[in-house]
Amino acid sequence: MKLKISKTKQEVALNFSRYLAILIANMEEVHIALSGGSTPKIVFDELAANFQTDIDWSGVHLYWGDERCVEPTAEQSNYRMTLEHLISKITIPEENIHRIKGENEPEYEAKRYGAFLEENLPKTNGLPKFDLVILGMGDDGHTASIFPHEIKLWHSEKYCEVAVHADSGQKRVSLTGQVINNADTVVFLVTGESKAEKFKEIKNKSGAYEDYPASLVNPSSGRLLWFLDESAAGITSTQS
Ligand SMILES: O=C(O)[C@H](O)[C@@H](O)[C@H](O)[C@H](O)COP(=O)(O)O
Repeated sequence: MKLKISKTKQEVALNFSRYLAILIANMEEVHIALSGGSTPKIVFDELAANFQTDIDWSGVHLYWGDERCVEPTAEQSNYRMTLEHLISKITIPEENIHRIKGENEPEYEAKRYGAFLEENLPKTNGLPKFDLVILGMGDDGHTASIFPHEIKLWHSEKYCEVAVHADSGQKRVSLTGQVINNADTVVFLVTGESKAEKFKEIKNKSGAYEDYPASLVNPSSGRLLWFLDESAAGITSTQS
């Protein structure tokens, strides 16, 4: 794993935005799976505010790594968050937005989205291939919507599965491991002190790291980048 450690959450957003601008500039068509959560929200704000002239979105196709089974207008919708903080502020063809339809019956939508990926993404290793999958990591080591108590879903033969949040019982549709690890590049955006313990265990392959779905992210391309702030990287102010 390659680490890009920044002092603050804002600097993570700036550094990743620069990375994304270069990746998009070098490709005519780019298929990107987005993450939900608070860290991507700051990245989207950065992209919308400071990268308007740096990125031509016309060849970019946006997908989601996971979505809550709610209406697209609901507060908890990852699509709604992305629409408010990025899509509504950039020029991107509407037909390039491929949301997971959280309003559909979950099992039906997991099957539909999996079939959509099969039909619309390039293939490598006989599997749909994203150019970039952006992930976060929960305090419990979950990623996308694969939670520790359902880690078996990571190994599913399906491209998408229905997951259930352990505390809220909320259903979610999530990409599974074989699609995530088939991506050309996977980037984790992880910030905040609450992630430091799990990140350290995953980096050092120590403790209960094998119980954390985030530890299973290992793209066959080998391109796995972690964009972290010092808090998540466990660097205290006296060390930096
Ligand atoms: O739908 C979601 O909520 C995300 O896909 C989820 O996996 C998120 O990435 C982590 O919970 C980290 O979220 P933060 O970026 O807020 O720490």
